[in-house]
Amino acid sequence: MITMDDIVREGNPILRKVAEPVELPLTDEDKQTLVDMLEFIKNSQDPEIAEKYGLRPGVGLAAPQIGISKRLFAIHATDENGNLYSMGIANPKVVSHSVETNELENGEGCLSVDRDVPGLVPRRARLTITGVDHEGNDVRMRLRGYIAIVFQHELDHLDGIMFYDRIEGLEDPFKKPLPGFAL
Ligand SMILES: CC(C)(C)[C@H](NC(=O)Nc1cc(F)cc(F)c1)C(=O)N(CC(=O)NO)CC1CCCC1
Ligand SMILES: [Zn+2]
Repeated sequence: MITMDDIVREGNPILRKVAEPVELPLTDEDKQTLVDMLEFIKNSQDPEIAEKYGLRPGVGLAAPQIGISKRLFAIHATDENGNLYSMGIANPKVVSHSVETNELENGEGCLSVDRDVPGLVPRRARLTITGVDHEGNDVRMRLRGYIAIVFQHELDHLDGIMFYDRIEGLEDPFKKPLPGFAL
């Protein structure tokens, strides 16, 4: 099972790579990766398991965060209307989105970021995405609100983007040239 030890933390270059699309139909290995990531998210939301294994309660996880630079992520989150989105997705794509943006009023965090980074993270308010789920079915979903934010946060991981890149006026601490490297 995936635990926090398997989760790559910021500063690891894999989080800055553009992940590779996976071959379709999904291989058993890629299916298993999606299942494992979904299981981690569910475990992280189970108080007993989370306590036992020291899991940070999560709602989404992208493959690069467990060292796999592939376009795979898993989500287990409930939207404002109480609809549960519990799925693994391969090769997700945004096919359309609103111009309008919105953001979580308390900003965002990340399972790969062990520090608080305050600031609003603007995201598209509504978007339509397509992809393939962990059973190999084509999916096309119109998303809005909280769940749209979760999807965009995970999608960003597949493109090497961290939530704080989108906070106005923040520098990425790992982008600063190392001392002595005067450009
Ligand atoms: C980084 C962390 C704070 C753990 C964040 N959880 C979260 O925002 N809230 C949460 C957790 C629950 F278990 C149940 C619940 F209803 C709400 C999260 O999982 N992520 C996922 C992540 O880091 N993916 O790479 C960050 C969120 C920021 C906005 C969307 C996802
Ligand atoms: Zn994250």
